[in-house]
Amino acid sequence: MLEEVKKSLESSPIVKKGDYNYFVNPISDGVPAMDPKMLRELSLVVHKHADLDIDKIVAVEAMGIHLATALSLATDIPFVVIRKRQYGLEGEKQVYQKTGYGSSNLYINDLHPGEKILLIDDVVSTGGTLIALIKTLEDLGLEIKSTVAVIEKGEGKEIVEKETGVEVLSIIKLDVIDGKVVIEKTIED
Ligand SMILES: O=P(O)(O)OC[C@H]1O[C@H](OP(=O)(O)OP(=O)(O)O)[C@H](O)[C@@H]1O
Ligand SMILES: Nc1nc2[nH]cnc2c(=O)[nH]1
Repeated sequence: MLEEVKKSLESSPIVKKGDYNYFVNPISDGVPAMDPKMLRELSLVVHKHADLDIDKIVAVEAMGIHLATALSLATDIPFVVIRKRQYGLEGEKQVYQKTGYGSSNLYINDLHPGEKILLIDDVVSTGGTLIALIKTLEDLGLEIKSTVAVIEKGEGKEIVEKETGVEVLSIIKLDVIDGKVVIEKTIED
């Protein structure tokens, strides 16, 4: 399992965003094209390890969306997207997201107190995005049964867990060392 995913990640180009070493990969960018086998495999692995006793899958725009879609099709559980676009709907909640290379506002809609959710995103790196979201979702009265970051870069998972007390399920841990992606471990090892 995950051999294709590892190969694809190891061959990711690195681009600079200021001082930040940003890897480019189908899972986290949709570029280059995603092999559906790889997406199916990731969905299977999440399916196997996550708590799916949930009401909704919650994806973070943009690169959580295809992962949530694949999981939704495999489980028949509905998904909702935390968007970067403001709708102004009643009950919409705004969250400020800061990453290692940028920031934006995220907007939460159609999530209600008492609902059980799985939160999914492609990458956790500085942890800024997940920390802000987990705190807000908990304040809204949601029960986060699983938090999935398919790719764990550097110390992201530990930072989020320390800051929120919520466990992050990561499928692949990597780092960028000397301009290359180095895979440190996978959940299947
Ligand atoms: O742990 P962090 O440092 O917060 O980084 C993780 C976030 O960075 C990326 O989002 P980005 O804002 O680049 O948006 P995109 O998904 O639209 O590319 C990624 O999809 C995560 O949401
Ligand atoms: N594609 C991609 N997304 C990220 N999100 C946070 N860090 C990264 C990164 O290095 N690459």
